[in-house]
Amino acid sequence: MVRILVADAMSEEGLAPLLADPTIEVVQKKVVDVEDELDQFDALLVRSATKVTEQLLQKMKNLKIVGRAGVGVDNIDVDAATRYGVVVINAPNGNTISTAEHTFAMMASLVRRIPQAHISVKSREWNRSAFVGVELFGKHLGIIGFGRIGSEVAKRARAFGMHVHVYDPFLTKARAEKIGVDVCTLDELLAQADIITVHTPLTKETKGLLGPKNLAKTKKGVYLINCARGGIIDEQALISFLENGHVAGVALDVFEQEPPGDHPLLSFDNVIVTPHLGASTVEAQVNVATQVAQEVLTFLQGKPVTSSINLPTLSKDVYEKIQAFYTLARKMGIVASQYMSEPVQEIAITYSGSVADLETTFITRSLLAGFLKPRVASTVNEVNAAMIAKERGIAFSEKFSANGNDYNNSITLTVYGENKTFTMKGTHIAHYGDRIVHFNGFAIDFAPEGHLLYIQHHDKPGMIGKVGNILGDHQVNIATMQVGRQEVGGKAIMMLSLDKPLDDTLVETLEQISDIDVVKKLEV
Ligand SMILES: NC(=O)c1ccc[n+]([C@@H]2O[C@H](COP(=O)([O-])OP(=O)(O)OC[C@H]3O[C@@H](n4cnc5c(N)ncnc54)[C@H](O)[C@@H]3O)[C@@H](O)[C@H]2O)c1
Ligand SMILES: O=C(O)CC[C@@H](O)C(=O)O
Repeated sequence: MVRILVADAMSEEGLAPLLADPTIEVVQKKVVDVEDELDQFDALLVRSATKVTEQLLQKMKNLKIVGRAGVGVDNIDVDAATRYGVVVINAPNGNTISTAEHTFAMMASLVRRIPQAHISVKSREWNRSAFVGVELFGKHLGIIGFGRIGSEVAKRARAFGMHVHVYDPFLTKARAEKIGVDVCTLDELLAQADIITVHTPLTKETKGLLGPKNLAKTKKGVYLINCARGGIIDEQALISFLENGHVAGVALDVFEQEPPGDHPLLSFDNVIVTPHLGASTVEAQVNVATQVAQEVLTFLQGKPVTSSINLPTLSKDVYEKIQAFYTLARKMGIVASQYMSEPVQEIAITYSGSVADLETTFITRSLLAGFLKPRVASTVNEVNAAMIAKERGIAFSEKFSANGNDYNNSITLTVYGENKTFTMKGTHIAHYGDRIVHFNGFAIDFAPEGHLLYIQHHDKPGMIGKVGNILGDHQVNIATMQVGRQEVGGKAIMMLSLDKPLDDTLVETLEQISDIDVVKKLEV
């Protein structure tokens, strides 16, 4: 039974696919209420309240996936999750419209002083002259961060007759032209905008983006809005610019610390606030919970997820095309790691023929995970394989060749060790399966599966018999046997597939046979 912990409040309607699955147990409790069972969950679903720290990940030893029902993953230690091999996914667009609408509601409220007027009337006052606002029509709106939410805000602003200026260092010209906005530098935006709204993630670069230096470049009387993440507008700087009257008003849905407690910003009459409500609509909550539940279900069924933060994303279509090579690569990694039972410095992978045209990042990660698995104590999978390889000083590279040589497709793996180099080539043949067609310099043809025994020897009559006798004497049945040699009387190999794993003592016995140079058991 798969166990999923839903640690923050989430729409039941959205969670329905998980709740309806008889193979899944969904526990809807806060982390503190399941401290004793944390190591028993396969998946963790959160919104922004639960902090997925390294400490929590350490306790959740069985965890495979964290699903964030929302966009921002700043409450999740993604680096730690990656190290522990835990996939992190989010629901990137389920709350876009709600947040854009909330931003607009905040903008209108800010310039028309609706919250202040509301409080006044509720206090039995009727002071119309105290709440004279300004129109949005004709005003210059600066949008910092022109992704999903920023571009929806722009559409609404244009409908209101505003001039829209956007700053986003990652925005392509073609996309900006398509949407028809004025793309400018940050300095230009700061100088022109009557109202500035931020829609970036909180990163090293965006933390304090609107700090003392940049706030000083804005127009006197500017309005500021943050419905993205607390900290993009530096709160201390904001207080100074409100105190000196430079900033006319601020709308905040988010804070550096949430809840903000008795924050000095809350005492300004021209600061309006909401408690992180951007995504709090019925529709958005159903959307994000549905997206994340569906993705977790897909992942638990062993299929690729499309909104992963720490894995290359794959469409179903692409996944179907790479699936066979993904499996072949994993097996090749496992075999190579056992053959090269020594420290290695580099793994070079060459994709040839039809596989060279596919998305190979995932295939390479699969190969690395297979290679590292017998070598590391911790979980290793596609999420953390590249990172673990790097940590262990193993460089890896990919090369591509349109020419598949004798095969429609092939993966060639070269492992550079301290004392030797090992090469193998594998191919996937439709309706036939995975085959290793070159091994350690020998042409051969075997399936990389089950209990394999590799023997390198001198090409002499009777060698096969000697090996067969010893195995037979020890009740080890040979299922298949492939042989290869470089030249008559030269070096030769046997690859045997056995019906059961071989004892180490039997490996030692085989090593004693004269004219046998190498004996390796390989478990796939
Ligand atoms: N208040 C809420 O409840 C709520 C709801 C949803 C999203 N959000 C937040 O809104 C923000 C935007 O979400 P989104 O879905 O539009 O994300 P997105 O990824 O679609 O867009 C973010 C944009 O910011 C741009 N960007 C990154 N670094 C930048 C920089 N240094 N300067 C300028 N632009 C930069 C990116 O290029 C991207 O286009 C996120 O922080 C998200 O967490 C808040
Ligand atoms: O969970 C929420 O309500 C907030 C979501 C929002 O901050 C996000 O980044 O998607």
